[in-house]
Amino acid sequence: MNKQFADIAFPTAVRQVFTYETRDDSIKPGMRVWVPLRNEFAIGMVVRVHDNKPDFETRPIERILDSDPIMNETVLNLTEWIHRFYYCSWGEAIQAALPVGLNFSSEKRLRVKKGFKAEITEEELAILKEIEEKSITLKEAEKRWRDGKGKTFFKKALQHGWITIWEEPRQKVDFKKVKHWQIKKGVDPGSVLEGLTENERETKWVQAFEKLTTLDLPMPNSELQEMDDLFTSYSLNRIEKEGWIESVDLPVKGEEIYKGVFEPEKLNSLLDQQEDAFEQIRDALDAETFKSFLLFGVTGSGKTEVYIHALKHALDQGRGGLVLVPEIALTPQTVKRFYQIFGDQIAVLHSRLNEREKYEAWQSLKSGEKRIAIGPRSAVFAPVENLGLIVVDEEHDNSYKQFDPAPRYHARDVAIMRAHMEGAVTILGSATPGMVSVQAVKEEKHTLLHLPIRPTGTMPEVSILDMKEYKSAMRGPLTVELYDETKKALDRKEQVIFLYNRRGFASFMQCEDCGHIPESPESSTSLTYHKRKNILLDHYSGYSRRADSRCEMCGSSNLKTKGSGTQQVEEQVQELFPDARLLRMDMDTTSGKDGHQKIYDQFLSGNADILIGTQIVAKGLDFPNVTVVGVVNADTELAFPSFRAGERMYQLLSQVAGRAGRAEKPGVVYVQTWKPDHPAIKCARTHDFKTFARYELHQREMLMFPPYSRMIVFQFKSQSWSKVQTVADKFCDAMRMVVGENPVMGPSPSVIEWMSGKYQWEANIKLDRKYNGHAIEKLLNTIFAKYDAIKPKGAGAVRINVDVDAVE
Ligand SMILES: Nc1ncnc2c1ncn2[C@@H]1O[C@H](COP(=O)(O)OP(=O)(O)OP(=O)(O)O)[C@@H](O)[C@H]1O
Ligand SMILES: [Zn+2]
Repeated sequence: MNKQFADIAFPTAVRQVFTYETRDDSIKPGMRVWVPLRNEFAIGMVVRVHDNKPDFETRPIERILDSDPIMNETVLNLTEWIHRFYYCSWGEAIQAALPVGLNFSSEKRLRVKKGFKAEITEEELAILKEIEEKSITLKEAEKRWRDGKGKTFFKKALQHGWITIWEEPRQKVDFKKVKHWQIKKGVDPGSVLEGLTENERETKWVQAFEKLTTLDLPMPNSELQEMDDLFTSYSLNRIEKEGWIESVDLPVKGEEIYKGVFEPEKLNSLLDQQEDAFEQIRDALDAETFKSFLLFGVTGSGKTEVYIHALKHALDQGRGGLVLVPEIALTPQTVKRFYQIFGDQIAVLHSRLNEREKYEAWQSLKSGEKRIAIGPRSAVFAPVENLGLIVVDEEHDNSYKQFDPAPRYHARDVAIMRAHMEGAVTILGSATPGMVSVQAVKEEKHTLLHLPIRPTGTMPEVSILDMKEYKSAMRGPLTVELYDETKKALDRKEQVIFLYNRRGFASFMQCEDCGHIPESPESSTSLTYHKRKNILLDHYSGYSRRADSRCEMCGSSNLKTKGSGTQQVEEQVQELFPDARLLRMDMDTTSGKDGHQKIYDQFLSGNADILIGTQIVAKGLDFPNVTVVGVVNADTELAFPSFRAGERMYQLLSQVAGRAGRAEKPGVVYVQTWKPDHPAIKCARTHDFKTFARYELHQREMLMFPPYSRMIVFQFKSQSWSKVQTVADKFCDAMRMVVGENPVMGPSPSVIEWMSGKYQWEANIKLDRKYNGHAIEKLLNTIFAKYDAIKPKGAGAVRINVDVDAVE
């Protein structure tokens, strides 16, 4: 057998791959290996096998860890593309594409040296025995012998080499186990209860047992104790002592997503506009080549129905499907609708599954047992067999972009690339497509499918309330008009939603007389107020000026800085409507288990009158009894220091409007704003996306913002304020040497200038969109090489992150 060579990728930030040798011809790309790396061993993945002997000494592969590739060729190719295009290491891309249990990791385990001679006590011998028998990890040992004699001995044993540490690849899926209680095997709870005396029945612990028999056991100890005061450590142990229950260690269950019921006969037949769209998708599927569609349909126009029919067709062809949604927890209804038609052919992937569940879902797809994957961003890597269709629902949603850690990929673009590689069809769906997708339609990269009308209900009326007119007619945060309408709705026993923007992390200035927010003359985005230096700053271009003392629009000196910190909207609303039952929904209230679902169910079942919250109330919810929706402070969105502020404003209003008027009762959306003439607001009022998109694209083109360019953001982070600045400066010098003056903007402090003990600066570069993966990689390599040649002393203390297509 001849020597072969394998290129191995490691999950570190080093962008290179390393070449090793092997004589084992079972080796294939997509398998993990255990190889020497510097003075240690590490797990890597084979990305290429070849027979080009490199001109340096190669080291041998120690062990091949998989008997079959764990990543198929297309997904591996996809990670290579991500590696080039998003300028991360190949290993980082691979790691992102694998479920937790298959990730590259190794762990330090302990081994007891054979036949050493030392005087040790019985106790100490027991420690060594335990280590030997259980092949304990270093971490476990450090926990187990945390203090006292155990710790002293453990340290000593390590020092003397009685115990050695060795590194072992972590191959199996291991998952956290916790203590659960169940009825003891062989015990019949019925007869136990019958045999009890009156007195015994009075005791708390027997009552606890009675209650246990009504539950679906095994259940985690902690969950039981939280559930009912009857379940205390004492009572549970007491019952155990009686021999009625026993404890078992079981894996923690991930969060259940309520999937609803499987009733495939309820498949709706398509209405005309949906049928037209579907036919084009069907033809593309039948052609079995890549094609991408933008399904542009107003909220409630039936996009989901089109996805379902298209998926059904792909399955009929014997192909699989992939559905990306912004966040599973926020889209329970969407999951239910897919489940209703496809049942257990669907694997639901989401972040709150435990490791084992993730692994199992992944396996079920890989084996072909399940044919559709539905999940958020990372599901784009799901190993769906023979992929025919990828749906990206709410394609404009921000959550498709990963910011940290690398790979900083955009799942929509990865989806398109994947479909391209696999000859599959993509449907990007939205009521408010992102400008990149709109432009791609213009350039004939996507085919437009349009659903202009709602099959049921009407589009709600959107009423704009000009804050200038209500200055002296406010009830707390509400204009009198919104206040009156709310009151009327509550009197009619209807429900109300208030949406407010949390004042973000960026401070800004606003004129209290005309509502104006100062903008940058260079990028036309809102200026961020920096208190420390009392300046207004544009973090794209680095433009700054002393904070204004007079409004540049109306001359008023009534300028206020508005900053972070949530508003007390909830309290104020409660004071205005003391009898109303309020429910709050934001990131804080929904982070818990099923948080979002609980609030949703509560409101839907009429257990509250007013739902109040941030953007997330606008996502994917249907409340038939809601007739008034109020956007309390629309302008905060426009103050966002981003060229996307207008687009986000439009999306937000359109989503909010989409929530009202779904059922028979007509709904009205009230938007309180200082800028009633802003195109985002004007167009949202008439549901006129096309006009808005035309305006927005024009703005972007003038300033060469995406989609007229590709924006790469470089972020510089360091504990040292001076170093971060000098490095950012030098890096920009290097960029300017490579690409010239024009496309480079910055450096400037980030909007969040200081976070987790580090100063953050940034710079960016606007590239022609024609740059593909290889071109981006080449350009960035050149920039980094230039920078390496001129970088200042101590540059190592500054971390440079690259974010390709950071904003669009
Ligand atoms: N062909 C159809 N037959 C019967 N009902 C339909 C049909 N198409 C859509 N509907 C109903 O209209 C409502 C809106 O449809 P759907 O949720 O598919 O629209 P959407 O565009 O996906 O909405 P969103 O903007 O919320 O994503 C749903 O209640 C759906 O059941
Ligand atoms: Zn003013």
